[in-house]
Amino acid sequence: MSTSLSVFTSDLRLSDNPVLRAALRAAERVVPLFVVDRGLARTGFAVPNRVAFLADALADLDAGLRERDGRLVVRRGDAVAEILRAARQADADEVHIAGGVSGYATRRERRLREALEADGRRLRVHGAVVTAVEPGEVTPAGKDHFAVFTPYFRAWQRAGQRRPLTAPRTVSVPSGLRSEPVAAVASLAPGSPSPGLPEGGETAGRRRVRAWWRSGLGSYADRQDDLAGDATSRLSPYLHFGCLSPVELVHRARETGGAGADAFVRQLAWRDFHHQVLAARPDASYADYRPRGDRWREDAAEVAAWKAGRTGYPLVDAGMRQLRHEGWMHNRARLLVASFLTKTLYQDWRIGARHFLELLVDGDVANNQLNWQWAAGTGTDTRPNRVLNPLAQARRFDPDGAYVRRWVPELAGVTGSGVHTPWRLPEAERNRLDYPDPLVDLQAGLARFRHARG
Ligand SMILES: Cc1cc2nc3c(=O)[nH]c(=O)nc-3n(C[C@H](O)[C@H](O)[C@H](O)COP(=O)(O)OP(=O)(O)OC[C@H]3O[C@@H](n4cnc5c(N)ncnc54)[C@H](O)[C@@H]3O)c2cc1C
Repeated sequence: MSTSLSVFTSDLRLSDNPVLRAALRAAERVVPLFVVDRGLARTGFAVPNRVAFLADALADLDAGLRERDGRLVVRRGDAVAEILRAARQADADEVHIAGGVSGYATRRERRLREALEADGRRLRVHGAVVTAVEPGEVTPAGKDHFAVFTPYFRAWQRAGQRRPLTAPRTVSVPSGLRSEPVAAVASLAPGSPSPGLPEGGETAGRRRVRAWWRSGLGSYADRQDDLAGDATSRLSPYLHFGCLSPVELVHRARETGGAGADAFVRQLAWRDFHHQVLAARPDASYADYRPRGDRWREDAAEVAAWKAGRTGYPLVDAGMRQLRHEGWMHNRARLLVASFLTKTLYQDWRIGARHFLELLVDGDVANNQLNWQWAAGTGTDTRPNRVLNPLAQARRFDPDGAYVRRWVPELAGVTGSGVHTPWRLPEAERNRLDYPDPLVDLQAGLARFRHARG
């Protein structure tokens, strides 16, 4: 009987999974394999929030495969060595895997191809699994990637898309292959996950999609920036781990139509945009995409206050507290806290990006590093020197302060929009609050940044 290997990476799902489908087509039996790579710990992956979500996702995948007469095979070690070992043990001719854009994924792919070919086996890499449009599929004339979103989005909308695939009915897995217990993955990261972390996995993701389609998508265009309304999909961790397929979401949204669906598709295109930038410029995960000659300040006390959500600017602090509590932050708050760190405090974007990667359950090299660069003005923003003012942002996106009251308990008793300016409260009231004075004067921060950027 012929056997192939289907290696799960950022595609932890059974529905619309071209990798699994191709492996099933190629052979009578398939080994669905996930390798807990030793090297991932070095890339900052093994953090409690993402490990907890991953453990859920693997357990769900295993359960889904068992319903189809199969099971998930989990190995631990060097990814390439373990995949090769499993291919030999199962006598598999072909190994199927999704294409990735991070430095880690591209190195793994290159090493795997070499190792398999030297062993007389073939690697099949599948595109449009992790993104809706494969990086490099649309490019401007004479260039390898789009550096500006709007023209990218126009080309992206014209790109052809495959139809989503259904989940396979049965998956026949050869017997006798050793597997680590799926549950052991949960103990990979020391420390506890954030208390408000969502449940991981394809089943939970599809449940969330159903709820989103029922009661979120229609009003998304009007409400996506409403911080207290919390009216975005919260699908990002499911997309990050591939529990949901971007191709399927784009397809469904286009079928649904309307302003909400259009706005949602546009956000999914942002995700693809950052992936195609990183694919062409892997160094953008750590180096400035567009260097601006920055000589960042270094102030550990300011960074600590920012991380702790104690800057004295309630909207900034609310975002940072939400991050710690949920392993997730609203996009509007992410933009503000990133602008505050990199422009108002003028500290290196890499410090903020690292902190986000330690906590975000959707933490993703392409989206995180390039959004940070966008916010810092070293990336693809066409207005790199814009600075977000926390008070103006508060007036627009949290007008009566409900978001701040939710996340900054010290201020929960302050009514109305005055919650955004606690330093203006009567002194007696202010003294009762265990809340710091502003860390920095906004005008002074702005002047310093403008001077630095010339
Ligand atoms: C400084 C900073 C860091 C970020 N880090 C990450 C990260 O590590 N991982 C991550 O997935 N997103 C990141 N984002 C983008 C965005 O904030 C999140 O994708 C979004 O908040 C997730 O919430 P949602 O699923 O409810 O989004 P929705 O508003 O419902 O959008 C739907 C989907 O579109 C995608 N999307 C939306 N906005 C963006 C964007 N600006 N860039 C790329 N994709 C987007 C996401 O996959 C999201 O799930 C970052 C943004 C900033 C400003």
